[in-house]
Amino acid sequence: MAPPGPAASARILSIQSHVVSGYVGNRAATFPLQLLGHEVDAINTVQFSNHTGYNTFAGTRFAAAHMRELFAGLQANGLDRGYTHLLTGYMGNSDNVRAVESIARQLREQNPGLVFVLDPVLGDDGALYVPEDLVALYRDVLCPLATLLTPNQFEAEQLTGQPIASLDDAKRACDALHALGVPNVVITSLQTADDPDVLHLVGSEKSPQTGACHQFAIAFPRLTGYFTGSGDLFAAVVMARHFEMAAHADGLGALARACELATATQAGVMVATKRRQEATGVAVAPDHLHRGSRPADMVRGFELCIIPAQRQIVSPDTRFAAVDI
Ligand SMILES: Nc1ncnc2c1ncn2[C@@H]1O[C@H](COP(=O)(O)OP(=O)(O)O)[C@@H](O)[C@H]1O
Ligand SMILES: Cc1ncc(COP(=O)(O)O)c(C=O)c1O
Repeated sequence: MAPPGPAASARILSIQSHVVSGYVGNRAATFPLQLLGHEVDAINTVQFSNHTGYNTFAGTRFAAAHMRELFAGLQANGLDRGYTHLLTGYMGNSDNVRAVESIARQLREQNPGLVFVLDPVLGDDGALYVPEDLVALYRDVLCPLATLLTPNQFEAEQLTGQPIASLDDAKRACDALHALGVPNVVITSLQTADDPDVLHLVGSEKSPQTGACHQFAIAFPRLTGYFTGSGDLFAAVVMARHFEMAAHADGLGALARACELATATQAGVMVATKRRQEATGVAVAPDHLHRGSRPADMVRGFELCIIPAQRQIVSPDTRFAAVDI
């Protein structure tokens, strides 16, 4: 029997923040995607010394013209051809959102099958960390172009204008997000009143052909602490796993399988991060310690353990099961 051929490789343009030290944005996404066998080209929306959760940071937010210039440079050499995936994270202002819109439209023109994974980086824990006008821009301009949307609980509430406190609320929010034109939605973590030690991922996959919808939830233990870049790692890994599943699966179910694997990777990397933090004797951040009050060694202790725990990206130890809801 002939040996199996090489696994298909995605060609990804990833537009996110860059930090010199630590793992958020492109620094949290590029290595895991490469490890899973994909080609990644990165455009950086900012270049900072470290993420903004430290007490201080240095560096530059790039203007939208910078992104447009880099993309025009790719086009001038025909290097914009052949992208299968666009992944976007922190953009920070409306000009950058417009530049991403333009790039997404041009890439779709080149490749009508382009998969656009949109992580709507707007805020967390009840607060926006981008200008308020971005919410409507994401909702009205980017969501209709996206293939897969990965909001956290707060971002899903902002985009739908609906509070989300239960799995039923989350299902309704997914329906509202589908109505914007996104076929795949993953609310990455949701805390309900039932059990404060458990978080839920809620996913929804809608067939553009039949309109049939598969909605599911994955429960996982909530780890205490303050992990940065977890949303960025999740979006990258779920994109890669969805690509693998979509290539094999027929019918609905690919998104749930991709989320099971991505949740397992997150758990593996985050448990390794906590273990490293405990081993170095650095105090574990109390749950709601104000951002500006965390000592640098505590913040650093929660930089994701992506390199030492890389096995968890390829072949995670834990298994999680999606349940239909
Ligand atoms: N406190 C936590 N405990 C366990 N897993 C977490 C925790 N925070 C994040 N994760 C994992 O990281 C993923 C993305 O994190 P989330 O906080 O939802 O996104 P964001 O960083 O965009 O706010 C979750 O789906 C989950 O797998
Ligand atoms: C510039 C930048 N991008 C991305 C992130 C990651 O955010 P999150 O931890 O919500 O994924 C941070 C976190 O502070 C950041 O400073």
